[in-house]
Amino acid sequence: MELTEYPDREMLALSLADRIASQLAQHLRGNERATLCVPGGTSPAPVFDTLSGADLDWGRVTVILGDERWVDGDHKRSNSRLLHRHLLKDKAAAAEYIDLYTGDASPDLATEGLAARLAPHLPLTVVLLGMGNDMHTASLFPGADHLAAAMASDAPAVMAIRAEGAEEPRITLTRPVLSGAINIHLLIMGPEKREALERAQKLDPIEAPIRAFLDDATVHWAE
Ligand SMILES: O=C(O)[C@H](O)[C@@H](O)[C@H](O)[C@H](O)COP(=O)(O)O
Repeated sequence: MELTEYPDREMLALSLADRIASQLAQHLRGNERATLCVPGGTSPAPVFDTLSGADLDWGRVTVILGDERWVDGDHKRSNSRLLHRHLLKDKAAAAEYIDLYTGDASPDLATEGLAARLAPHLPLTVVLLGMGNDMHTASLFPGADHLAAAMASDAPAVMAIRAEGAEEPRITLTRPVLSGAINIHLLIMGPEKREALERAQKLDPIEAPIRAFLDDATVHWAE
């Protein structure tokens, strides 16, 4: 694990957006397309705002969320809504977007179709992860109904998940897809998350799902 500490959140957002854009650009120099996987939640909006203006051939980039809450795209808890407002605008409006929310009655009905849609875009070029204070990442929550299956090395790419810490049913990319990314970044801010990260390092991934990604991740932290 590599830990980068920034003097403030603004510096973090600028540097991280720059780093992600460079990794995508470098990949596009040798490949037809690149895939960027991003978290929802509240922390990444400033990173997205900067990244959306990056001078990149966005028409060759596919964007996907690491997880989605099973709510309509205009719901205030929709991660897609956050993406449309902060990332899929400006230059990044040209990117292809794979929306995890299909409108099906339940996420269980959407997983197979989404996995097939995602397959040609793997491995992920860059994955940006977030983390909750309970050490979940994407929708891999400690204690979630299908956590063991979603953490297994042969897990299907996309799974439906329900957990006490999640307000609604979720859909999530699973451990093998996320950990198979070429570049892995983790964005955390504030003292509580720093403390949760330290706790996670000593735990098993089934207790602390973020643990499964730490060895290969660059962690970006600001107070
Ligand atoms: O849909 C979600 O909730 C996420 O994708 C989730 O994994 C998120 O990254 C963390 O919960 C951190 O969220 P905050 O940035 O809001 O603290």
